[in-house]
Amino acid sequence: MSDAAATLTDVTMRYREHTALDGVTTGFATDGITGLLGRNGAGKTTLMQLLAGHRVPTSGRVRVLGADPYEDDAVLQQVCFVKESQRYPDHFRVRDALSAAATLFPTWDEDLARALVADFDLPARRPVVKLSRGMVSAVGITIGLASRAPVTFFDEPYLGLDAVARQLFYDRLIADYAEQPRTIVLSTHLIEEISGLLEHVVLLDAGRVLLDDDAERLRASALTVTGPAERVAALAQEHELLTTDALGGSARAVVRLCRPVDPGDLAAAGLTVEPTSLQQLVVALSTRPAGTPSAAAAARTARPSTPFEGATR
Ligand SMILES: Nc1ncnc2c1ncn2[C@@H]1O[C@H](COP(=O)(O)OP(=O)(O)OP(=O)(O)O)[C@@H](O)[C@H]1O
Repeated sequence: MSDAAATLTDVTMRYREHTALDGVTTGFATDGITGLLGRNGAGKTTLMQLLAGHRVPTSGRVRVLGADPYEDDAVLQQVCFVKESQRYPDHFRVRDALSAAATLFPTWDEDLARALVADFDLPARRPVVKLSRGMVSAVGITIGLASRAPVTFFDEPYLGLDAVARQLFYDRLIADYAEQPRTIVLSTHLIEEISGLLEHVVLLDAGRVLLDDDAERLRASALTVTGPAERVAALAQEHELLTTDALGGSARAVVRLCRPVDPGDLAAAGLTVEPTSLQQLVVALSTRPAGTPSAAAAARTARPSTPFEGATR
């Protein structure tokens, strides 16, 4: 990615015996909101820790704003990492946490911080240790947005936040991003909720990059197809079959398209087509057994008892 603000090149990160990231190469655009997705333990936090200079990789190259972020203060003051379980000193009140952040980031926007404190109804004088879980998350979100850091990582930033507060976060994020585009990476399991915000998606699976693509292209790349089993099978054979369920002589499959299809042709073949959401696509990709062959190969080797028996091309 030529305009990337943050990149990893062939990065492996091992914790003793465990390999958390395995030869990861990816980048995050200078102006872009990327969803960093993946199942529990996929390596999302580890990836962000490397880019935020909190860790050194076992091997490979990490670059943020053109430099190795580890122990580079000039880079690190341009990187804000909002962690899921951020700890603050015991005596810190909300306003102390915000003042500390203001001194860390040269790009800090005090007006924005005040507006967010009001939006989230945060009690500025209350010790952070006395806040509810959701309120602590709101403090992190306030810091993440008001830092206006050129590179900002949100690692599942909304633990305990209610639906209204989460929507507030999305609204404020998109409004502030429109005013000042920057590199924003957001890791989350609430894919459906944030899907509309994302311009790019990186999907990790067991420490490897499974998907790295434009969100719009991904959304258009998958279909859920229902119809006669042999017709569904024929379509799946020409593309990539992700999941399938059989219902008597009918089948319903999530198919990742290898090339555009003509909806008229599908309808003529008796197939009903629905769009597949980003969440469905991510779930389908992440739950495929390891080493699953491409759908075409899978369909070719399908046992006779599958709904694809007798599939024709
Ligand atoms: N300090 C550590 N020591 C040993 N293993 C670790 C350490 N940190 C992470 N791991 C392991 O590395 C793997 C990746 O962890 P990581 O926290 O990066 O995943 P994640 O995608 O952020 O998961 P989640 O969605 O559950 O937060 C996991 O198997 C985890 O147990």
